[in-house]
Amino acid sequence: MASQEKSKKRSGKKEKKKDETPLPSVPSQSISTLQKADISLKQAEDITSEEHTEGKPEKKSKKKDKKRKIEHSAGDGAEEDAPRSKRQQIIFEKFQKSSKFADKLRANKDLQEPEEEQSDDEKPELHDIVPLPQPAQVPEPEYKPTFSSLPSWLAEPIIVDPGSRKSFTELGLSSQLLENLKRKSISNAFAVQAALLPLLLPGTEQYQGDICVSAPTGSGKTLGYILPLVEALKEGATTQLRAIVVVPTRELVTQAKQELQLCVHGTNVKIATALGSSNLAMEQQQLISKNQRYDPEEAAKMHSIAKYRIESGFLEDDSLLEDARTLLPYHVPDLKSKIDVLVCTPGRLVEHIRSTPGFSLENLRYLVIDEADFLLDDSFQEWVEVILSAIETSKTSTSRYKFLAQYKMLQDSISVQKIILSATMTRDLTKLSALKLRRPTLVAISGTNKSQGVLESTFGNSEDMLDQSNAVELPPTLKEVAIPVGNGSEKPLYLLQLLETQLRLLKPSLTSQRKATEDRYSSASSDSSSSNSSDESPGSSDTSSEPLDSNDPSQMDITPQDPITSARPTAGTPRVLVFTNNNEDAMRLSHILTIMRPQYRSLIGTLTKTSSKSGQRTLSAFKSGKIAVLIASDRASRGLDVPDLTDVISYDMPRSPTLYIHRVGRTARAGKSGNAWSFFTKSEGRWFWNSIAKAPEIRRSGGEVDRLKIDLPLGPELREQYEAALEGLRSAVLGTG
Ligand SMILES: Nc1ncnc2c1ncn2[C@@H]1O[C@H](COP(=O)(O)OP(=O)(O)OP(=O)(O)O)[C@@H](O)[C@H]1O
Repeated sequence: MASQEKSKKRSGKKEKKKDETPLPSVPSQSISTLQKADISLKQAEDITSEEHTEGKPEKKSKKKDKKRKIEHSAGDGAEEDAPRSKRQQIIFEKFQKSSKFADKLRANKDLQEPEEEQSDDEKPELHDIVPLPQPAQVPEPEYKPTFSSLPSWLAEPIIVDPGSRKSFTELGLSSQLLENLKRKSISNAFAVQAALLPLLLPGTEQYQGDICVSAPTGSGKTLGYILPLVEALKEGATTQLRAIVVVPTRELVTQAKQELQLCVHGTNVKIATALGSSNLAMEQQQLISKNQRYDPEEAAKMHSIAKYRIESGFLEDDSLLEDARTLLPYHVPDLKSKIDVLVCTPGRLVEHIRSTPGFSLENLRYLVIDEADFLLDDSFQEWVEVILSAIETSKTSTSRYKFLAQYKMLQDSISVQKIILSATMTRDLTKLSALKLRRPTLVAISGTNKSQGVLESTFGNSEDMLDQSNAVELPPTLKEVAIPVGNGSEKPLYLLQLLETQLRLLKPSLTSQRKATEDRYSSASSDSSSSNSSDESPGSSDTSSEPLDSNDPSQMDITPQDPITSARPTAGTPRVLVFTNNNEDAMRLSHILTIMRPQYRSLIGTLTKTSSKSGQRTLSAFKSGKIAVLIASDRASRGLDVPDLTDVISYDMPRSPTLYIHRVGRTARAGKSGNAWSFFTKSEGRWFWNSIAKAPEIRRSGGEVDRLKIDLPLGPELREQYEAALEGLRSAVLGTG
């Protein structure tokens, strides 16, 4: 009762304030204070370490990162000296000071000129919970070829129509694999699989060289390489490491392993994973078996090396000394691979190459590199050199190689076939050359005739062609919508409106409502993508959403008895992936949403550090549909396959077109339909429309990008809730709530 009165009092006070200041904003200084304090929520360790952004960050943003890091470390130092309460008091005082300052600014602004006509440059930026000033959008680094024409394998790719389908039986898959696929209700091959199987399976069409694959997100590239691999390896009489699959992240390792497990069922093919977060020694035991073999000659060699090392003090290779000490007389270690296929991240692969006894690449036949453009990025490229030279050393030191070389009988069978895949496949020969491709060919899944012409064209003829040689396709079942969000200070409110009015989160009969939604915004599409302006003029003819009263319980599917925790995803609940630009923003957004809508607590998950147990739990809860909304950084933008993901929301503008393509590619997969919603602020609009929505190098067969104006409810309730949520976040940060 007392607290109710208190809150009434508070809201009365706010009401009065509201007359003077229509938007309850927290000034940027307050936000930075909140940010600093937010770190004390013990999420600081997650903030930057796990990020993998692809657009080259601007110098400016690097500086900001550096500054932020310095701020963090300064905070850490202070933590040891000052008592917590004193520190919080200081932060709170700063917050109050900056609030007053912002009120002053707002009052001045109101007197001066109307908001819409004010230029962005002149405006004081009042960033409510838009926490960090986002770095300016970076254009994709311009690709400058160092050669005059495309090599023929890039100029004349094998173009495959994305609509083409073939039955796996027709493609010659064995009955065991057909059976395995059936368990996942898969019987027909997607275009990329129909193209790759004949090229990789033993037979007359088998390609004797390396294969690069450029195919849209969700087009089935994973099975495209896994099926022929398993088919080829299942015939092996002994277990030997014969295939390595390299992917960029732990989640993708797990995902590829799951697909592999499905396919190897009933065969002798053994698989294992290697990823940075696992214990190296345990992994080594899973990869290599250690026995001992009677071999007096080799044993004598081993003991003399051990003796020399002890005498000279060179004790680096502990395993050799250990073996010399522990093995039976005249015995040497007998190390054998326990697996046929290894799925790994590049860093851990390098570790095994360097430090796992018996990790031999001598029998390797396939090297698969998925998300290749990312893995070949300059900052990651070193691992390629390590693995390629390890392969060469392993192969050339075998007696078989020496014998064949002696009689000049070296054949392709002895070399490793590389399979390089991406939805945004690089045509940058400088990057590709690091892979030392052997008689490469390019398979491109492309629905537009234009692409054939482009790919067949030579470099240097026209700038347009040059740009388009890097063209990528979006899934044809993808619907894209761009939503202006003013200066971005009320983005959480836009997100709530989008979730509740457009996506109908918590509404039971989703299908009919979504159809109504589609009808609603498709009627706006006539003028939609023609809108190229970067601002949102009041006279715009965009279709506005009809705001539901989000406070009306009749419009939500919440059990009245327990409104806080009872909201659960049902069969019709949309599954939504929301992208922010970093972990910190994801955490903060998640806090705000759940403070404003406590009933969403059981529906929303936040993915910051996927290496942690809780991160993995969150991801699998999202995959299995236990939570409906996942807020994540771009860590989740590549390769992640979430069945029935209906909507992707770019809450923060992606930092590059490549990131956009991978983000939106989390939906509309495997021929299913999906929606990609992108928020753009006034300052981001021009970049978005020019570099993404209308970029000629992004090919869309699913239609142009629509523009949708969302109206926030006019009543004060939502904004009051927002203000209360900011207050709640502040209390949580300061530990006073
Ligand atoms: N032939 C098929 N029939 C039905 N579903 C399939 C088939 N092949 C693959 N899939 C499913 O399609 C989805 C997307 O496949 P996959 O993850 O391989 O896409 P991708 O091309 O690797 O995408 P990305 O570039 O985003 O990584 C998966 O859920 C997969 O199980």
